[in-house]
Amino acid sequence: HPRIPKGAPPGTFGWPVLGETLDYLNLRYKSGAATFFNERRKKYGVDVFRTHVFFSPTVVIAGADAHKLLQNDGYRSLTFGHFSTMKDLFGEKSLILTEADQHKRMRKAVMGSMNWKVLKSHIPTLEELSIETLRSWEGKEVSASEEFAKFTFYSILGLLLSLKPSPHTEILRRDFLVLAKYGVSLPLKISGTNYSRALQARRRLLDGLKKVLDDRRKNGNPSEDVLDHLMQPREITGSDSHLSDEEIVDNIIFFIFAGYETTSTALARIMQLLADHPHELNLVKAEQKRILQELGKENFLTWEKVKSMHYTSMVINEALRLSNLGTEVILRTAKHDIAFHGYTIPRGWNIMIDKTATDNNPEIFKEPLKFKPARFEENLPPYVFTPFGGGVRICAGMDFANLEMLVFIHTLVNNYSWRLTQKNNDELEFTGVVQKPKNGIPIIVQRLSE
Ligand code: HEM
Repeated sequence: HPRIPKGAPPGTFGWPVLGETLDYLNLRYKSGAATFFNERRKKYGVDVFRTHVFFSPTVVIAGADAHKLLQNDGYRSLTFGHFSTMKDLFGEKSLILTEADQHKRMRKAVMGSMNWKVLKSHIPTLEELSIETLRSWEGKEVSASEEFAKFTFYSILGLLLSLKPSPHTEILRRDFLVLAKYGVSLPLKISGTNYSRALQARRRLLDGLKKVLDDRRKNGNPSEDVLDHLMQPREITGSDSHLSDEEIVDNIIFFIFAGYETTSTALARIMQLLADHPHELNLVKAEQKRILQELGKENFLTWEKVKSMHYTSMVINEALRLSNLGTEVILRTAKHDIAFHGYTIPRGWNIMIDKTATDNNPEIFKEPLKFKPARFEENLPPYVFTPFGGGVRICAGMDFANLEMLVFIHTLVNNYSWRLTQKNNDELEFTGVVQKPKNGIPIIVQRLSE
């Protein structure tokens, strides 16, 4: 075990080498990382403690001050804490693995490519995809989790590459699923292991995406998308924001990964929560019906109308709060000693920011386990609700994720009713980044009569 410097927070490093990793994983897979954190906070009587997980000494911090540190730090004290496997899976040029100036440069290029004009121009595509998706569910039992995984994959693929569902994109999707499913496994690069399967899938994805880039160079693209922006020549972007093909492809793979299971789980949970809460569902319906009437029958949704979906946005926030999605932990490493609540977080140690502590805190959210979207009418104290993280690494797809969810909900409630075919038993399943209901949320949707 590493030396424990004076002033380090209370806690234990557990077993030699493994530390408390098994305990952490065990509790995380059973009931969520929050259980591991809560047990220790209670035991030590403080909101900051040390542990040793994934071969690194780690300090877990929580509460508004933890989020404030994350939001205001810039690149001063925190650097992104990552596992060695991420480089194999996402490529070292992906946003998530770059640091300081490199990150800043890449982020500028990426955010420029997902500007509001590009998002706005994708509203009709999202609406069309929502209509097709719902049509394919009509009248039979489907798993909302699985179906939304398809929906979010294709909505990101549309935004990034203007690709629609086809046999060709289904091959990409299958490889992508292998990467996402087996990527978070023991990094044994021996043939036949899950990890080597994930690496093979990544290689095929890289080849497929390089072909998309070649095709784009030869034939152009009729509509504006993220790839168009990322591929702009140096004379337009300026050398500072210009990305190489390798950087573009690594980022596209990471974007799909970052945006797919988070958004799809959120949507599945929203359908589940609304089915269980008829009063809140009626409020969403009333809002969406009003918007539909304002639009007139033949018109597609507009950016302005999406922006006016206040109640539905609160439903999304409440679902994100309750679901503790892949965001239960934000991981960083301390670049130098950091003072926090009277303790010192030593240089080189990892820092986990536990978001569940604020999301489930009854002093911030009264009756925290209840679904009460209207709570977001009231002003929250700063730094307590951060479903998309904060600071220099705040979610790059935040606006798109919200847009995608709002467009789907609009299409759903205006055209369909649905019911859950199994009672919600709260049993959760934990994948690499997301916790979600184990039963996959089986539902039946029915078209509303005209
Ligand atoms: C409900 C859906 C989503 C949630 C809850 C979510 C949450 C988050 C959080 C908490 C972070 C920060 C992680 C950290 O600080 O270490 C993050 C980062 C990121 N997200 Fe999302 N996300 C969602 C959807 C999306 C979508 C749709 C995309 C892409 C289209 C996306 C792309 C990214 C990227 C690229 C980053 C890394 C940013 C960076 O390191 O600069 N996310 N997301």
